Amino acid sequence: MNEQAPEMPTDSPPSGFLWGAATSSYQIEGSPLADGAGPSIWHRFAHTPGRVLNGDTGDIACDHYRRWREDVTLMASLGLNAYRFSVAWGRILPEGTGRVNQPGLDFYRHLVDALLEQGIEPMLTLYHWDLPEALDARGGWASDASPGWFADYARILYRALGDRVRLWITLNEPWVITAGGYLFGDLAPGHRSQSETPIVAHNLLRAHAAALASGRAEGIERIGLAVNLEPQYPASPLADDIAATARRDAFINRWFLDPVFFGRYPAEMEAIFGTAWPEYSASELDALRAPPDFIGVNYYSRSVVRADPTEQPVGARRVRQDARPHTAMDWEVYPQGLTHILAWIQGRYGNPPVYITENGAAFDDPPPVAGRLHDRQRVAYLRSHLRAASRALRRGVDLRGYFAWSLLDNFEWSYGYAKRFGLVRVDPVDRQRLIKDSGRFYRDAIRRYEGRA
Ligand SMILES: CO[C@H](O)c1c[n+]2c([nH]1)[C@H](O)[C@@H](O)[C@H](O)[C@H]2CO
Repeated sequence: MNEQAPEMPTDSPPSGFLWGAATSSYQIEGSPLADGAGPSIWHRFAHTPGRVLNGDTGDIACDHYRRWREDVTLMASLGLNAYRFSVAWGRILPEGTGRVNQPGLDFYRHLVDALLEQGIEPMLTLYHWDLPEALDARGGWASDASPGWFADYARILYRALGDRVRLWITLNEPWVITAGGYLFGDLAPGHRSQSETPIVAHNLLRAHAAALASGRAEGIERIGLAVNLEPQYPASPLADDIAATARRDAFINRWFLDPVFFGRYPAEMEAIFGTAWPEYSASELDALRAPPDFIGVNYYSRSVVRADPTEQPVGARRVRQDARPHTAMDWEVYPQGLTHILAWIQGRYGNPPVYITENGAAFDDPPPVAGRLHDRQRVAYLRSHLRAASRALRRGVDLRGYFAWSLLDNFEWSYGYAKRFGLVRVDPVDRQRLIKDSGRFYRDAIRRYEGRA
């Protein structure tokens, strides 16, 4: 079979379907302190010895802050009609609040205008993990004031770009912000506190609600929330494994979506956090009800779950499926899980509009040969997951778009540059871009799906 043939189901997507790629500010921009920008918690975290593999930092990353025109041209050459990126809060508000840094606003305005000139729809994520260091010094997301800081920051961007950006996302993955940054400590700011964790989660939900409200006041109509979703499957029919699976499903998949849609936390949360779980009044819970205009689904893999009291706080652990393919992140390749999780959203939350805002895979790519990079595993991953998305469409899921993670090989958080997700290779020395076979495949798939092939 020809590796390059998109070989897709031919059912065409709904009209206006978005075909994009996604990135985030700290992972691609570089120049973290340029033109008056203030440092983020990731600037500090990456410069803290031992926090990031090989001591990698985002000081240069993909040098997108200086190469953004070239990258927009690259997106157009791939046939993208959308691009998801995030804004670095510290470029807009160097101290997190107060003084606005105009060169920071100008950078994003120029990027958005260049995208629109190429017919590429911008999808702007307000927060993708790079909190201004100045706000972390004031308590960060554990501070009761954090929702207000976030709403004020969002309002500045709504006013500056609301006339040209139509798709907004408040937070990228509140679960990862909370669990990575405050419970397990592998992400900035690197806390490991079971008591702080529910407080941070609650403030993130309040922040999402506050940014949604400030967007409504500015006439912004399409504001979403991007969540990492991972379908959970019991390892056996044993009652303990079934119960452990339900707890892990609540912990990963329902912790944030239930409050924004239903104004309540999953019942399992109190059992998971025990005495660390705060008491909330009915009005505090109802204040979390802030249904987004769309859900951004970040899907990578599934979990098969076994009860394990030694794995706290959930008392459950993932059972590796050795017989199945895995990515370089050791995540099982399981495209069926994408269809399942999209159908789950459809049934649980009333079939809201959905974008797949991240889907992709890290593999140890072969070196380029004669100007080509044959990343066959990533081509296979994309093909199988586009098919899975197509099956969800056939089930009536209101799927509006697909964003591959990621446009470029980039800074993969605590893994630094050791894990590469890009459709486009970024040379580690000179940052030259090279479209991989997966980028060519995606381009051809877009043409095929859109009936232009
Ligand atoms: C468990 O995977 C999460 O859903 C997830 C995976 N990923 C993410 N979230 C983040 O949104 C990106 O910044 C990462 O670069 C990307 C790849 O690791």
